[in-house]
Amino acid sequence: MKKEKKKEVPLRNIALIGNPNVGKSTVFNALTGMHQHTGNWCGKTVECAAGNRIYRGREYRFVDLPGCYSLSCRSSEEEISRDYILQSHPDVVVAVCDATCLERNLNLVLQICAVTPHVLLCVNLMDEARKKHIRIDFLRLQKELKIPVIGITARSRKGLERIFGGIEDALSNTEAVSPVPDIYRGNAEMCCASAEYCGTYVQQAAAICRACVTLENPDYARRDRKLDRIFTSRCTGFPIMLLFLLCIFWITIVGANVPSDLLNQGLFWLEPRFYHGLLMLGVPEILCQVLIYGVYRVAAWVVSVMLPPMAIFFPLFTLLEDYGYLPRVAFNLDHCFQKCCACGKQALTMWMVDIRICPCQT
Ligand SMILES: Nc1nc2c(ncn2[C@@H]2O[C@H](COP(=O)(O)OP(=O)(O)OP(=O)(O)O)[C@@H](O)[C@H]2O)c(=O)[nH]1
Ligand SMILES: [Mg+2]
Repeated sequence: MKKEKKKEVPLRNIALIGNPNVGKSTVFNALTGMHQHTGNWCGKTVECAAGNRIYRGREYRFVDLPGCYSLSCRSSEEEISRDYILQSHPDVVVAVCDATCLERNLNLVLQICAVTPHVLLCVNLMDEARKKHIRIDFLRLQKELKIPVIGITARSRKGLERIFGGIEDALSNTEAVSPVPDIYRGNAEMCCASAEYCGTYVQQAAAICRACVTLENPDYARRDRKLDRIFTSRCTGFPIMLLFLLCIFWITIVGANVPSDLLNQGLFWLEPRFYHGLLMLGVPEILCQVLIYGVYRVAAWVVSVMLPPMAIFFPLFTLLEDYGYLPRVAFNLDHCFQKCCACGKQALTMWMVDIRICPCQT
């Protein structure tokens, strides 16, 4: 019998790029069903992740890239994103932007437009923009940038299916706006290395936003700015941060002692009972000893020592994350971390590692 030939499905390579913390991984997870780490602070994604999705007979391979502010890189994650865009030549670049600070995000979009016209702009966090009474004229934005533009709310999956139509439009796009002369087009390194063009991108992003974004309440960020001043100023930023950090460590380590002891007593109260239960079921004594004094005892120790601190620390960490304090910690520590060739974002990972090590040492 003749073997039936497998039907070829055209594959589109799609790169998801954007500033840190704009929801790229949330979009990626929603489109591919994968589980990239997401959270409300910058620098969670540090390497490329790929996932596939078949939509209306076409296969799409999405690549979630680390967040970057510009193609002229400052960190190794930004280099990964830049190199992917320049060297892997994706069919379409989906630039994910934060609707609440479009001007800053457009700086990167304009740089990408100088490299390829096959760009789709996804303006994410539209729910937040609505709450802050920020109105975006998408038709005008599309006209100004000469690329397809859509508004989405990735967290509640609103508008995500429109990405596929946008990708097809971007694929047939032949020209995108760019402030750099044609001789530099396609060479992002040259465009971005020149300070002259960095300034041009910033000016053009500001001009486009003036034309397309209306702030119905220009004071919408007043409360945030006030909190920024308190949490990131030289006088109050560090003391508040150290106080929070010490409180969290204290509650996690000292507070965990009580549930740890209770759990320990409960699990070791059960140990002889399980042992006799197994013997009564006719399990050989040597096997009972291996199972109870080996497997059960180790598991009981690990659970009673590790579980309570984790159960206390992670909800506290999530609270700080949801209230937007973590990016401020990263900002405060950036200067110190740069002195040892790292960056402030790494402080958050350090916190988490410290908290996992501490219970093991107590
Ligand atoms: N309100 C709201 N929050 C969103 C939306 N999309 C993403 N988020 C939240 O924004 C935060 C950042 O999302 P991520 O997907 O981790 O962002 P990212 O761009 O991948 O971040 P990096 O990998 O650090 O660059 C998370 O807390 C998400 O839940 C949205 O449409 N609305
Ligand atoms: Mg991410």
